[in-house]
Order: sequence, then structure tokens, then C-alpha cells
Amino acid sequence: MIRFERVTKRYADGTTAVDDLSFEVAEGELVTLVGPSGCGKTTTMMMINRLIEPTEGKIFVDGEDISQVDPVQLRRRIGYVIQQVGLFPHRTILDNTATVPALVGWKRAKAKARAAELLDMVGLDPKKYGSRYPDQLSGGQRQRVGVARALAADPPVLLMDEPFGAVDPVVREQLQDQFLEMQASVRKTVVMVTHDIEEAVRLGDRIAVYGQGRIEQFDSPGAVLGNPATPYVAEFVGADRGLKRLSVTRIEADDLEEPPLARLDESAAAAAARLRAQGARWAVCLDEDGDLHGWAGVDELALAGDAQVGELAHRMNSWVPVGAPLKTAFGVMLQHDAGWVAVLDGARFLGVLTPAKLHEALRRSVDADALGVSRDQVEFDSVSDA
Ligand SMILES: Nc1ncnc2c1ncn2[C@@H]1O[C@H](COP(=O)(O)OP(=O)(O)OP(=O)(O)O)[C@@H](O)[C@H]1O
Repeated sequence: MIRFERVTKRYADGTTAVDDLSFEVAEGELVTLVGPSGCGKTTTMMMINRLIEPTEGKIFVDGEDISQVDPVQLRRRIGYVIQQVGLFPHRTILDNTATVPALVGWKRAKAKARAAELLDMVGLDPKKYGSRYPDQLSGGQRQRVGVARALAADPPVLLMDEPFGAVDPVVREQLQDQFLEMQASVRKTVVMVTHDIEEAVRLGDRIAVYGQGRIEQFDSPGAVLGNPATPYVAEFVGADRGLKRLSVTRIEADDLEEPPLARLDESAAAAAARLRAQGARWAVCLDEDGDLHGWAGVDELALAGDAQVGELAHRMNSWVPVGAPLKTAFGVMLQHDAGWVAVLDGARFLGVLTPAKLHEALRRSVDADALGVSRDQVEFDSVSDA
């Protein structure tokens, strides 16, 4: 969708901001450009909508060499969100949001209806906020209006320059979550500049890590964190990249262990005898559909005589859905002071994740990224197997 071919930008004073850059962004992909101040991220992005012209090389958007496209026409196909938002202070939020559709000649009513729809999508009730002016909103709310406005004419491409940079960390995380949710449904091709590696990892399908004027590594968040291409990238992503990696590695069914199990309709005494024979001290209790109900201790089952397991099972709150990041599972373990968490697909119980399995999943995913294969193809020798 966006292709850079050997693009260089030298400013009049001789600064080489971008040096011989080639990369591609696929349709519907979200790529984050991350790197220290002054490394050429903004220059890269502003060349895509021709606010800056390259000195050498070519840029293609949707197969078209953009140097041959009228810049005004080009920008109508490319939404642009900047940190300072740039809302018109004397226009209402609804009018601000409808700016681009109105410019490209949509009928007034249609433009306003579209603006209201977009405000709703970014989490601002158009009835409540549509008639306000920008200075009557919080920084985070203004930022949402900026995103809504950029999407209003439904451009296939969205450029975002530090879109969440000006808000506090909590609001920032909310805006990021909401943006990801929205992106999952609108699937724009997005190029986002940030200097925050956490944000780059959280939002990007792929990340371009910039050194001075060049991309040092262009890869998935997992690969950048697990296998930094150069010492520079390793340094930039930080010594805690293992921790960061927890948030981008998702739980798969193959990562799980099967714990001792008991059925709710089983007799407690029979279940206790069976579990003791296996050397188990507790069991996860499932209903007849295999859905998670809770857990029970073997000693309490043994004491319960002819009661059913279901009468003794405790509710269990330490569970996570399959596909959740390992970090979520780790957080739940800590929150409930538990040695494992149950993993569910809907309500169905799939197995448990233990700290050893969590480590194994992380290790496998690092190796899988290095080898370019899926995680289940990686052999793993665990200490506990020895
Ligand atoms: N108009 C200009 N004239 C001369 N040099 C410029 C101009 N604009 C940017 N530069 C220089 O080009 C280099 C890259 O700047 P750019 O704004 O692309 O960096 P950046 O990675 O986006 O940085 P930041 O995170 O601080 O915004 C910097 O050294 C900057 O000083």
C-alpha cells in the first residue's frame, strides 16, 4: 500500500534526515516508526503526504508514484493526526469533525451525520460533545476528535504523528486501547510515529526502529523484542525487553498443562480416592460441558462422604481467555497469589498455565521468531523434563 524505494531527504542546510530508505507497509497494516529525537521519523511520514519532498528515491501509495499525484488530491486519501490536534477553536466539535467531508463536497447533512458517527466511534457521545467548542474538552477528548476528524472522509491511509503524546499515561493507555479496537474494525493502513517503545510495541503490527536516518530493524514487536537485529536496537528496546515481550506474546492452547480434574456430578469420595491415587492435592472442577466451575481440595472431598463434587467446589477467579497476552496471565497469578491460572475458550476449560509453562511459551516464541516458524514447531528442553 505504501512503498519507499531508496528514499533520501537532505535539507537545505545539508542535514541528511533520511538516508536511502526502502520499506513497504501492507494494506491494513499498522506500522509504528520509533526512535530517538531527530532520527528522521517525522520526515519519513511527511514525505508520504508530500508535506516534505524527497531529495532522491520514490514513494508509492497504492501503486502510484506520488510525485505524479496532485498533493491536494493525495492528502484527501490520507488522514493526518498530529499531537497538537489543530482543531479550529471557533468551530464546534461536530463541525471540526466534518471539515474534510465538507471540503471534498459532501452535502452538509451527510457530512454531519458522518461526523456524529465517527465521534461515537471514538467514544464521544455526539449529542453531548458535538455542540461544544475545543476548549471545552479535555486533552484526551480533543485527541479523540483529532482521530475522528482524520477518519471522517474514510481515507484508506492514516498518518499519525505522536497522536497520544500529549496526554497522561492512564488516558494514553485508554486512547491506545480504543484506537486498537477501532482499527480492528476499520483496518486502515496506518503509519504512526512515536518515540515511546512501549507504545510502538503495543500498537504496531510491525515496528520500524530508527537509528540515525535509517531503519535498523523492521519487524514484528515479538521479533524486535526477542531478537534485536543490532546492539543499538537491543539498547533502544531496553534491558527489560523480556518483560515487554510478555505483553506481545499470546497464550496458545499448546502452552497449557492438564491439571487434576473432577466432574461436578462425581461423588466426592470417589473423586478423592482417584485423585489421591494420582498424587493430586486439589482438582479443577468442570461441569458436564467441560466448562470451568472452580476447584476443590482433595482432603475436603475425602471428608465429604457421599456429597457431589459440585457441592464442595470453590469459585475460581484466576482465569484468562486463550489468546490473552502472557503478561495478563502473570498479572492474574500475582493478583490472586496463585501458582497457576486457568485458561478458557469462552467458558470451556482448556488447561492451566504455570510459571514454568509461561517461561517455556516465552522462550519458544523467541526461538520461533528467530527461526521464522510457528511456536509449536520449536523443540524445548525444560529443566523439569531432565
Ligand atoms: N526543515 C529542516 N531543515 C533542516 N533540518 C531539518 C528540518 N526538519 C528536520 N530537520 C532535521 O532532520 C533530522 C530529522 O528530523 P525529524 O523531524 O524527521 O526527526 P524525528 O525523528 O521525527 O524527531 P522527533 O522525535 O524529535 O520529532 C533532525 O536532525 C532535524 O534537525
